[in-house]
Amino acid sequence: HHCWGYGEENGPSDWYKDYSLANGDRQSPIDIQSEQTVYNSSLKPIWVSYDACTSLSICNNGHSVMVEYEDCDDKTVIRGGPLEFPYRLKQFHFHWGGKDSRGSEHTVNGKSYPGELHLVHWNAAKYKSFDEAASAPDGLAVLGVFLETGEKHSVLHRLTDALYMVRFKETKAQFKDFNPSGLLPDCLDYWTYRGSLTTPPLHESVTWLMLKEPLYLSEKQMEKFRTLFFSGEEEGLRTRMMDNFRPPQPLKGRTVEASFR
Ligand SMILES: Oc1ccc(S)c(O)c1
Ligand SMILES: [Zn+2]
Repeated sequence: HHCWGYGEENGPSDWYKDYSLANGDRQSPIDIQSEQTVYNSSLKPIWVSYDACTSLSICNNGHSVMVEYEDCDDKTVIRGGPLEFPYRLKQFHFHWGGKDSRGSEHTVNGKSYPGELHLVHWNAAKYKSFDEAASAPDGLAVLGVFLETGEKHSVLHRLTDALYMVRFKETKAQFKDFNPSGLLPDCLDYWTYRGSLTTPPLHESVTWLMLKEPLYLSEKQMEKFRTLFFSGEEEGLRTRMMDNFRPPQPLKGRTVEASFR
């Protein structure tokens, strides 16, 4: 049994063999065709309350680099938008390319960005655990932010400077007091649609909130993501962690709503 990944033999086009949801009706990511989105004036602004957040650790799980949060109470939540409940921050992670012309999962009018940040939240008002929420249709809310190269990002710099500690699969390091609201752009205009995890098991449990404005980071910061490895330190063949993105999936009649004109 070989594990899923992003390689020739175990990549996104093979996932359906082990994960039947791969061909489901609400899969992610998608191409956001801005002219086809529907402006919904009753969508509320996104309300991010991360000030009392407790980050725990940064880890390389063999698919991405992830920062995990203490999620035992509602001190770090996202509210508003299309959401009926507050959703609790569990972790954030990234997807990126081997070069700047690719790397994001969502695309906008066919344009890929160099990468994409996913802030993953779960509906603790309705479900007892993240795992239970992760397979429920209204269980998760993921705030997605495109990465675009430009000026160095000073808040992100603390993270990119820590990547050397988690170069290999299954490595973890302490990463305290990191408030991810510092990663968000000034403008919180967003597109929203009902979708899924973009990695196996591809649960169709995600209300997606994709910000229109990207996070800008320097080319050197981008390059630091590409120094990570998919493989463990003991493994002979060291494969660099890059192109860990799933391509856009069929919309299957879904409507993408916009919070802005
Ligand atoms: O819990 C999650 C894992 C992976 C991905 S891509 C998500 O969006 C949520
Ligand atoms: Zn993701």
